[in-house]
Amino acid sequence: MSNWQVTKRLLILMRPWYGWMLLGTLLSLITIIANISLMALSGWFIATMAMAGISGASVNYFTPAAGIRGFAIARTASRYGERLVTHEATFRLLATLRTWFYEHLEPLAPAILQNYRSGDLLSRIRADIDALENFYLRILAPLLVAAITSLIILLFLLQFSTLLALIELVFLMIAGIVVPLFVNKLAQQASTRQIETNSELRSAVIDSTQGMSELLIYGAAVKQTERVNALSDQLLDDQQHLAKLNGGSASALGLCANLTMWLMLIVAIPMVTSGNLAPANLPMLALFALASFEAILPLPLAFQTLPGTLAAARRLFEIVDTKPAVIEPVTPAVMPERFDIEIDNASLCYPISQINALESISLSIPQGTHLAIVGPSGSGKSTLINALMRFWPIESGSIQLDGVNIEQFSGEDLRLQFAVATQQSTLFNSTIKRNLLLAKRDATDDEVVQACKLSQIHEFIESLPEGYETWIGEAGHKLSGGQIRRLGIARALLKPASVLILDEPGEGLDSVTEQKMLQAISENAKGKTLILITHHLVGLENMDQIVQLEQGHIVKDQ
Ligand SMILES: Nc1ncnc2c1ncn2[C@@H]1O[C@H](COP(=O)(O)OP(=O)(O)OP(=O)(O)O)[C@@H](O)[C@H]1O
Repeated sequence: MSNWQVTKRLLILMRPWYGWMLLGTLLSLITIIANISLMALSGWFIATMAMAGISGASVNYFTPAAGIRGFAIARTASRYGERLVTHEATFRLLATLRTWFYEHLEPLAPAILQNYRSGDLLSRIRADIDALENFYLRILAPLLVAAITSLIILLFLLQFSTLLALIELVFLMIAGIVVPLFVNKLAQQASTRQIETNSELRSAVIDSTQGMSELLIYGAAVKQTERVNALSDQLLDDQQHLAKLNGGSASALGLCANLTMWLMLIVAIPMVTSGNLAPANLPMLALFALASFEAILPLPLAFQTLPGTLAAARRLFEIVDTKPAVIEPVTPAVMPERFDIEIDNASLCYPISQINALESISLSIPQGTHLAIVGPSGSGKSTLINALMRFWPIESGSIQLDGVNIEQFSGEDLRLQFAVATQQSTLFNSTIKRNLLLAKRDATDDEVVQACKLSQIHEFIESLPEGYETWIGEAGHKLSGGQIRRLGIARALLKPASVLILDEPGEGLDSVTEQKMLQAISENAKGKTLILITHHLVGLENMDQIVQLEQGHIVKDQ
């Protein structure tokens, strides 16, 4: 995507906030013009008063003094307003961008997102979107203000002399175009790389903290530290390079402003002696020349930030433009009353591993069936569930619900009908109760307790000092793996769904407790479809149907 295309897409995205952005730019323009006018008028006023004092002439000092006060007040008020409005515009913009990005990210889960590292995604959601604030605040607004102010400055100087306007024009062009373009060229690599390095560093730090125990056990902590240090050094080098460029360009602009002032004086002094310029205009022009560069000052930084900002935008558009693995129907079908599942000749191949995880699977699961899917590890049991819930698209064949292909339902509606306890249930950093209520917000305490009793976790919860209100930490790290799994099962049991899917629910339990639990769950799920995925052959006597999978094929259906 070319820089221009990225810029155009950013401008289109920002359309809802054009009003705020324009107002902010206008206030910034007023601030700068008020400041230049204040400096110029002050120079003129001081010189006029000094000369009046020497010559004894009477001067109307009320009007210029009022002008000075007016400009000073305008400068302060508009600066305040500008900060308020530009920040409001930026925050609104960032909020919109975050929602926009998340809306595009969601349909990519889990099939496409598994190609990205979580640290990288986090960087895109946070740092890259934050970097886009530069686009308006540091690039668009300063460019517009600089262009309009330069025009006004040149028109003003033309009133006095073409040569003076020409001097200003040359130096404005050096400071506003040559220096920024030069900075842009020198900053290109570091500014772009900074975005990538930042993301890699974030991923490496997340890996280091999440995998700290493994790194220590396998003696890889030093190597990982070296990697984090190398990335950190790279980031520092780039930031240092950019800081030096920033300092260098600020000095170059200072030099331009001072040279303009001196050259103007050199040209204007003979004009005063020849009577072509009023003496009081000399200090006015000198201060005017100095102040006029204020509008140009942010431009080198704007051009320095531009490559990084466009790189961040590109990273966001890359995700946004990715086609989801599963395409949502334009007009989703209404979910049927009955939930008879019919899988007909379905095959699924994971694109990354190129593994045919399911091959020509045909299976009928009428509503209310209690089905066990057994098979060795890697035989395709979880894949079958992924296909049922449309997390992954099947390559050929069909899966129907009450005679309607599941591709015609919205993914969200479809998944509402499934309650799933996977092998790695994700728990959130909250209380036990809140984690359970995720499945049914308005569940009564009795319902919560009943689900926990069924999944054999109630007694443990009751033994905790704070019971169901116990805070379980990030990803439930205050609980054992088995306890997390039991809570996952309780949560699935609580969800009012048509199909209950339990993946290895007995893992970690002795076979007597496992059998007891499966029997209780099975009785509780009467009338509901229950799919039990397991390696163990425990508790299968309660099942209506048992399907055995091997290398993606059904080898037995009884
Ligand atoms: N997201 C994925 N991307 C690529 N390949 C995958 C993915 N998930 C599973 N596979 C592959 O598909 C095959 C079937 O995996 P699946 O998870 O369905 O097996 P399973 O029977 O559920 O195994 P287990 O009992 O160990 O959970 C495996 O060979 C696995 O490597």
